[in-house]
Amino acid sequence: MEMKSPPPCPNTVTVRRNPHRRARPTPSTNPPQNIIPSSTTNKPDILPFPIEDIMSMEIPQNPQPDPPLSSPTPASVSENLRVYLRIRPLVSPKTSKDVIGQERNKNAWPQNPVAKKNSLKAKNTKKRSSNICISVNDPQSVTLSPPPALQESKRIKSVVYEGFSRVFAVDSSQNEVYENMVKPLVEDFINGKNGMLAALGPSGSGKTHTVFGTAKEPGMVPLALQHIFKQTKESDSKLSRSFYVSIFEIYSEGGKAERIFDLSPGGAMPQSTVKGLQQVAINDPAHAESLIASAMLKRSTATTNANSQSSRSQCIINIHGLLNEYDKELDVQSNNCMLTIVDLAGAERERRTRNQGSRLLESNFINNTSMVFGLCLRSLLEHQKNPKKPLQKHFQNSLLTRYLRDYLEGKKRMALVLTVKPGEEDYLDTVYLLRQASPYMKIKFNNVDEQLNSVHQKRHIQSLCRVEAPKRKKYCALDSNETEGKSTGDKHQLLEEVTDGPQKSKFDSTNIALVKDDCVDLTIRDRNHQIMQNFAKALWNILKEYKEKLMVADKEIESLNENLGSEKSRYIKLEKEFEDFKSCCTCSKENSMEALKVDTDFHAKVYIAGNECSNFDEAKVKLHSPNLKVSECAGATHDQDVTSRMDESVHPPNLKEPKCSSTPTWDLVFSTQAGVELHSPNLEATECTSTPTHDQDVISLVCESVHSPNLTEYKCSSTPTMDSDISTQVEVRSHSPNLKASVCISTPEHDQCVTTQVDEGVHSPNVKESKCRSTPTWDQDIPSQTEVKSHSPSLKASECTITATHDQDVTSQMGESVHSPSLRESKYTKSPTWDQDISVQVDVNVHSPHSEASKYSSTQDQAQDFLTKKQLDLPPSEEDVVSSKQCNLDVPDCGIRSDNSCKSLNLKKPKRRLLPASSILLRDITAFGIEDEPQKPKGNRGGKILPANEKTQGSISLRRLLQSNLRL
Ligand SMILES: Nc1ncnc2c1ncn2[C@@H]1O[C@H](COP(=O)(O)OP(=O)(O)OP(=O)(O)O)[C@@H](O)[C@H]1O
Repeated sequence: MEMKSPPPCPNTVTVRRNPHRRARPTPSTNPPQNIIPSSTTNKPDILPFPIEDIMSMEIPQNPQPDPPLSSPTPASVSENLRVYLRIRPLVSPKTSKDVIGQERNKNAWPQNPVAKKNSLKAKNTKKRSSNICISVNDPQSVTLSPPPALQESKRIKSVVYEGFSRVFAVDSSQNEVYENMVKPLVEDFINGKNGMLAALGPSGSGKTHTVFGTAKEPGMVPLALQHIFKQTKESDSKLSRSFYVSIFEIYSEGGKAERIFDLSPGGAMPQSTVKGLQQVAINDPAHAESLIASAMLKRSTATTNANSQSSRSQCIINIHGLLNEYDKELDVQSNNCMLTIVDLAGAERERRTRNQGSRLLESNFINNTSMVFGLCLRSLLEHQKNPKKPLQKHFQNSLLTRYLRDYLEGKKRMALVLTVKPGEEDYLDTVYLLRQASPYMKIKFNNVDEQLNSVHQKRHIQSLCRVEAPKRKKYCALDSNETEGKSTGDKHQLLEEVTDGPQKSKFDSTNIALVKDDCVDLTIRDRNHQIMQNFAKALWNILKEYKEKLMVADKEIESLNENLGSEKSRYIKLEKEFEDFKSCCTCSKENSMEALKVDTDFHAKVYIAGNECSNFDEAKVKLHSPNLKVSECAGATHDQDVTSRMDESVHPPNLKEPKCSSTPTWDLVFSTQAGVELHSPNLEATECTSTPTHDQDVISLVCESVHSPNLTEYKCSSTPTMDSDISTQVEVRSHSPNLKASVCISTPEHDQCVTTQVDEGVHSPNVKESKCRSTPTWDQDIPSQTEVKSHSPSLKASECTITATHDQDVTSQMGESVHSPSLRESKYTKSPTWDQDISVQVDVNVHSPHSEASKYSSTQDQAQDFLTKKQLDLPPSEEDVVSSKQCNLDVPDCGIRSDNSCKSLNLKKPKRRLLPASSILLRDITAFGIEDEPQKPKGNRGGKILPANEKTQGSISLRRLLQSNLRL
């Protein structure tokens, strides 16, 4: 029942309680975990830059504080709010007696019998209760233990509150409290500092007892006054002060507006401001005590369930210290210093006090003021933690906080004393107070050095001026404080301007203000300097960590490089193995890789493939070796179907002679393609030779694009020696300026089908002769296509000769497009000599202005079939006309067949392959239903089926069949 929250009360403010404080973790008994990083990762983890740590470092505001000029104790510029805790004795027999036997005050409460009963009950309960909830651990901490009932029902655990400036146990005396708590404040006050002490705590916890005490046990105010007068007497009379006391209370009578009541004898009427309050001059401690005693009689108190004489108002005592007459020569305004002691009315829980009526209204006022006081401190704390958070103006919400504004905003130094009762029944009051007030310990008073008595400074400066005036031409009065540290030297530089004579003593307030400003600047500079030092240290540490990490990374890179090297060698080995395996797979017999050399600094590249089975080789070489001089590709030697493709893109500057030769020796189907792109500046000759020796079908395609400036000769020759079908296509594109001759020769010697296509696009300025010869010697079908495109300005002769000598079907197409200004002779000669079918198409475009002769001749000796198609686009010249006529004349009149209808050919189509006449006739024969006798495959011993156009088109049997057909 005790724990139920009371019903909401009108005119009260709900205060959000602090979250439950967690119990401190039990120290672990387990051995510490292995915090050493595993050896596998040697990388040191680099911590983030501790900028927050640096900024939050405790840097003394003034590392070498200047001792106050007349103060024996150094003044610390920054310090935390001092929070003291005093635990009153559990049961005060005297008090209890007083409460029970005391004559009822007229204001005493409760008035009604029910409340009286409750009050007695409460007293009985208090008497019965002997357990305490709070125990002192050490002078700075206490442990608060909930009553067993709460521990069981709400599982609330004991909580340690620590960080107090001092904890006074139940047996601590007033003197002890004074010595530790108030004496420093009083000494500061004597030295001209302002200070304030406020007593907070629940009702009946001993605030008033601590502040005012009793006759036997005087409290902090009487002890402070005694101390002050004692100290004043002992000190130098020149520094003596006069002290004045003002004492007043802030009280809200019956819930009305707050009023200030002057408690001094003859105090004014209640007022809303502190102006007009009496300041009673105190001459000795006795006078002060009597004054305070009379004030206490005036103070509003009442008997409640919590306290027989409960304060119903906030009581404030101010002790003013004013310098004596001697000092009044100086700035009187700066003479003031004040020690303020506040006895707050104790917070009350209505549930406990069971206040009613006006007491309840008083209770609301008291609680409200306590809450506002707490809010001000909390706001100050949050503002100090995060300066972006504005300092809330809670102080406006009560008269007390308005009066204490400077203290509650951290502008002046203050201290708090928390008073608590140790009984179990007081647990809730105690825990609430400690939770609320313990964070206040973090409040700091920074740069509150105002109070470092400027009056003392001024006086000291003035006295120095008087005494040491003659010496002060160069050094100011404050330089006498050299012993205070070098930093103070700068501080007093401003005063060096003091000169002799009457000006010496004119230390006006402006100079003093400058000194003070300079002091503040120096302090800030010192602080910044220290921050920068810490920053540099932290930065240095981070850099060291990074250096270590870099070293580790370097080592890793080294090891990785080693691994890479070994992997490379392994890769090369595997590649070799793969090549071996590949050749093993494609060959049933032994393969021999004779040589394969690839080197960046080699002089000869040789690619030789030799095996005895069907073979498909493709050599693609792209070389930029500066020293390459010879490039050679040679293919198979025996009984092989060889498809060789050589594709070279060679740019070595010293290459002089690339050779590509295929010399199959036996029974081969040969397909060779050589594509050469050369940009070697020293290339002098290119040669491509296909020389099958026996019964071979050779398909050669040579495509060369040569741009070497020194190339003078280009040769391409195919010379099958026996019974081979030769399909040759030569494409030459050369821009070599020194190219002088381009020769393409197909020289079948025996019973061969020769298909030749020459496509030349030569732009070499010095080419003088372009020759293309096909000279079948025996029984051959020759479909030839020759296309020459030349822009060589020096070309003087272009010759294309097909010299069929015997029993041959010749299908020729010649397309020439020559733009050489110096071309003087373009020859096209066909000389079938025997028993031949000749299908000729000539398509010549000559734009050479100096073309002197364009000759076309076909000489028929024997029974021959001619199919001639001609188109000439020559510049008008006599020779051309003659040649045209000659051309016409050359057409035989034997009437076999003559077709002069010249069809315009599209010269942009460079490659056209005409079907040989025999093929045309064969088509006719097929239409007639004549069956060709089974042909014996040539060069196809391996059973390979040749394409239709490559079958033995020139076989003798077929030709005879065709001839007989034609004769019919
Ligand atoms: N340290 C102490 N030693 C002996 N008696 C004490 C001590 N503290 C308090 N008391 C006694 O307890 C009673 C209540 O104390 P006091 O009036 O100072 O409480 P309070 O906190 O001022 O209460 P309130 O806020 O209601 O005024 C008084 O009779 C006082 O003598």
